[in-house]
Amino acid sequence: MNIPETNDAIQIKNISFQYGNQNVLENVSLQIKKGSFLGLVGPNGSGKSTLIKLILGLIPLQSGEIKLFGERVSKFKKWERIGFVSQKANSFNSGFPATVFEVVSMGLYGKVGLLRFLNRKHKQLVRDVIEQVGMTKYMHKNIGELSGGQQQRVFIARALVSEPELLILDEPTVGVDSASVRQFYDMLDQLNKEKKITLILVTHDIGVMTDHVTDVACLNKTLHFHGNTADFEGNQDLSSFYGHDVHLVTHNHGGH
Ligand SMILES: Nc1ncnc2c1ncn2[C@@H]1O[C@H](COP(=O)(O)OP(=O)(O)OP(=O)(O)O)[C@@H](O)[C@H]1O
Repeated sequence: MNIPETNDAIQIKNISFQYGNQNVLENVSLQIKKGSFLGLVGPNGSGKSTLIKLILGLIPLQSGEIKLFGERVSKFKKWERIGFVSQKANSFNSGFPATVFEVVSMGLYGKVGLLRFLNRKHKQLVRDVIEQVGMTKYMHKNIGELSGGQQQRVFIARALVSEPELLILDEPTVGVDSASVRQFYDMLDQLNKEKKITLILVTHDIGVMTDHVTDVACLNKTLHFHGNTADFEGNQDLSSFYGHDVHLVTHNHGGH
């Protein structure tokens, strides 16, 4: 039976979640429209990663409901429609002996051993996504020789190769220098506007983010705000709380 598609990529209804007896999410509801570019912001420990894990079906729901493209997450099977790039992708073992082309190809099969079965169409697809992230020049370089920002682009290409409609990025710019961060956002804009990929970006980097995203969601256990970027920026209390808090957190991370 075909399930009717909705205009929402994700529907989250009344989600609450606890680790032990610690409430991490309280009654969170959020709809993410197809084609939007959502910035998900919140201080450390505010539940952002937990929410992403619930969306990806990595941890089971305790209460409430999540639908992906109209289908409940527990029943959802078409995971190739969703790409995920985590912050952890940044700390790639620099000795790992695989080229950019090979790492991106893994997004097709998940197994290096299957690389030799790539047909002409697959190889072209791999080259296309490498071009989309601006890494053509580095196609045959070892991943370990690249900067953090370049590696992150490669991981995005790996997520793109299964042609997802939704891409979730968890703090992708941590450890990336500010010039590369700008280019990184330009690339995301392109994926969103030209390729029509719905994007969810979890970030502490609220300054640059608001120049690019279409919508903002502020999470601090409960959802404090969800709306378009102009409304977020127009709300002084909100943008200074999240902006300020996020700033402090960044400093803590830097060990100041
Ligand atoms: N596996 C776990 N077991 C127990 N507690 C956890 C677990 N994962 C996260 N927590 C706790 O749940 C709370 C929310 O964590 P979560 O990682 O979702 O927040 P976050 O907003 O992503 O934080 P950060 O910005 O620091 O990554 C935190 O207090 C964290 O310590």
